[in-house]
This record gives sequence, structure tokens and C-alpha cells, in this order.
Amino acid sequence: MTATPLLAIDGLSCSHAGQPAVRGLGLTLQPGELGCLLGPSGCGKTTLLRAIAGFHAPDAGTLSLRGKDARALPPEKRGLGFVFQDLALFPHLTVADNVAFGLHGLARDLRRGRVLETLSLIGLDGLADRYPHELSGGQQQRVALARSLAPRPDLLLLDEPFSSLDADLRGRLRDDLRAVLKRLGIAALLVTHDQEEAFVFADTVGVMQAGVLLQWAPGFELYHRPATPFVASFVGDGRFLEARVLEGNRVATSLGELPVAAALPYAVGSAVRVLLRPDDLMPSDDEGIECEVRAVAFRGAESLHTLVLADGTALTALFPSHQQREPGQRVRVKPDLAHVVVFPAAD
Ligand SMILES: Nc1ncnc2c1ncn2[C@@H]1O[C@H](COP(=O)(O)OP(=O)(O)OP(=O)(O)O)[C@@H](O)[C@H]1O
Repeated sequence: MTATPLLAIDGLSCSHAGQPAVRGLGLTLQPGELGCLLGPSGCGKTTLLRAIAGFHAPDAGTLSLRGKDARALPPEKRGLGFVFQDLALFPHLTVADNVAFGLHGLARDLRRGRVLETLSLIGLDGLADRYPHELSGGQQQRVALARSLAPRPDLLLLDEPFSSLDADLRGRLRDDLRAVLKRLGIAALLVTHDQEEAFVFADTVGVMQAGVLLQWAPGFELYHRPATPFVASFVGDGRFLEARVLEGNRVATSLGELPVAAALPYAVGSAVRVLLRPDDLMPSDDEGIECEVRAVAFRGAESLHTLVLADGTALTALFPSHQQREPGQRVRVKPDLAHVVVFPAAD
């Protein structure tokens, strides 16, 4: 028996003034599952979140929460928490009163305990009596998170909640929030532009393009088995290499013969493209394919090398930074991969 999903959406379409923003979208989120939506600006992420929250009426499709049709429910009856980019803390209320704001249903004597417990969980011990203007930006964002967590919703909707913070604060807040959500068993759907954030935070990541959800899968699968060329190029670095289908689950490329995961739906001899990630190529001393280093980008532990093969094909490869080469140098590389992902040849 499969458990009832917390959130189930099917065939959901939304528009703004007749212009489609979300098209026939379906996904499910299980209790306690952390999901993330990635996609270029304007692809419909916020519209989808607003439709789930009840702030935007869909044109078509179904939307159920905890197994019940939620389409007719107003936002306050959906039992969800939201955190949007705009914090909207009440400036004249203390931190504790801001956090207590959504706890009307709770007996007064329990409220203070819940507020202090939530502040402690989110790393704001000792700040209950301060006012928002007495806090840093990161602390204010934590108050907004505490306020949405205090009623213990079973689903939290987060629209780029960390985007105003610098990278270091952002990473810490993301990790802390993930830990709190997992500890409390609260599911979340987070909209972000940051792939690393999506990979680190979420159990399941969705990639949207022009209102369509192209793939909804764990980050590892999205990276290693992208469903479409758009997902392949939007998520992570990667280059496409021209290839030809061979017998026996293999393709011929200018890097030699490479294995594919399963039987291909293309005839032997067909022209296809394969995806090569920078971590699919390793430096190799004597064997391997010779290429020229075109550019090097130092990234700390690793350096991203742009390489050009003898036939002019450009590829990228991550080398440990102590093996970093110089532009113009010739290097040998060999593929280090379980299999390549194959797409139809470009038009
Ligand atoms: N209130 C509105 N009125 C008219 N069109 C809108 C409105 N809100 C969004 N749109 C349009 O709907 C489409 C989807 O917008 P949405 O904000 O959902 O995208 P998004 O993926 O969240 O973008 P971003 O990453 O930039 O926040 C866009 O073309 C946008 O211009």
C-alpha cells in the first residue's frame, strides 16, 4: 500500500491575463519530503507556489492536500506555512510576538513555550525580546522562518527565502532549516535559482521550463540522468558530444567507444548526442586522448578545464587543483564514467 501523498498535483495549468504560466504540471510530495523547484526566470515557479498556497486560482487540473481536494479552500484553510522573499516582519512587535503571530489557535500558556522552542530550534536563543530593527538580516530571515514553523504546518512553501543573504549566511541558514524540517518532519517546497542550494537542501528537485515541469527526481538522478537536453544543460556543467549508435549498448565518439545505460531507442548507426559532465573526464598520463587546454577556471579544490579535441570538439573536465594545467598545454584525458546519457542528434 502506498501512503497518501501530502501534496498531489495533476494536470495543473495557470495563467496571468490569458498568458499561460504553468502548463499541465504534475508532482507529488510525501509527508516530510523536501522538494525544490529550479528553472530560468519567468518559468512559472512562483505561480505554482502561489497556486498551491491558494493565492492564485488554477485554470485546470487537480490539487489535493492530505488526500483531499484543496482547490476550493482559501489559503488560511490549507494548513500551510509560507516564507516569501519579502520578510514582512511586524516592526512594532518583538521577535517573540512576531513568531507568536500565527499561534492564535494555541492556548496562551502554551504559546510562549512554542515560541521559545521554535526560536531555539532555528538558532535565535536569547533574542525573543528584541525588535526586528535590532537584528541582522540573517537573524530577521530566521525570525520569518520561525514564524512560519511555529504553528508546525506539515508543508512549508518557500520562495527564494535566502536570496537577500550573502553566500556564507545563506549556506548556514539553508543547512539549519533543512535540519529543523527533518527533525520536525515538515515537508517543504523551495523555489530557488541556486542549483547547489537545491542539491544540498532537497530530496527531490524539479526543473521547469516555460511552465512545464521537465523532471522531478533526486538531485543525483537529475545530474546523472537528465530527462531532456534542457535539463542536462541547465543543471550542472556539461557538453554534448556527437556520437553514433553501435551494437551492444555502446556509442562511438571522438573519445572512443562509451557505454550507455540501457538499450537505446535508436537504430545502430544513428547519429546521436551524448552528455559529458566535467567529472566524467580524468587526466591520464600516457594512454588517453590527447587534447589542448583552452581555458582554466580555478575553483578551489578543483579546476575546470576547457579542452579541445583534435576534431575541434570542446569539452570540460574537472582536475584536482594540484593537477591544474595551463592554457595551450597538451594533456591526455580518459573517460571515467559508468555510462553516458544519450539524446537525439541536434537539429
Ligand atoms: N501578476 C502577474 N501578472 C501578469 N503576469 C504575471 C504575473 N506574475 C507572473 N506573471 C508572468 O507569468 C510568468 C511566470 O512568472 P513566475 O513569477 O511564476 O515565474 P518564476 O519562475 O517564479 O520567475 P522568477 O524566477 O523570475 O521569480 C512570467 O512570464 C511572468 O511575467
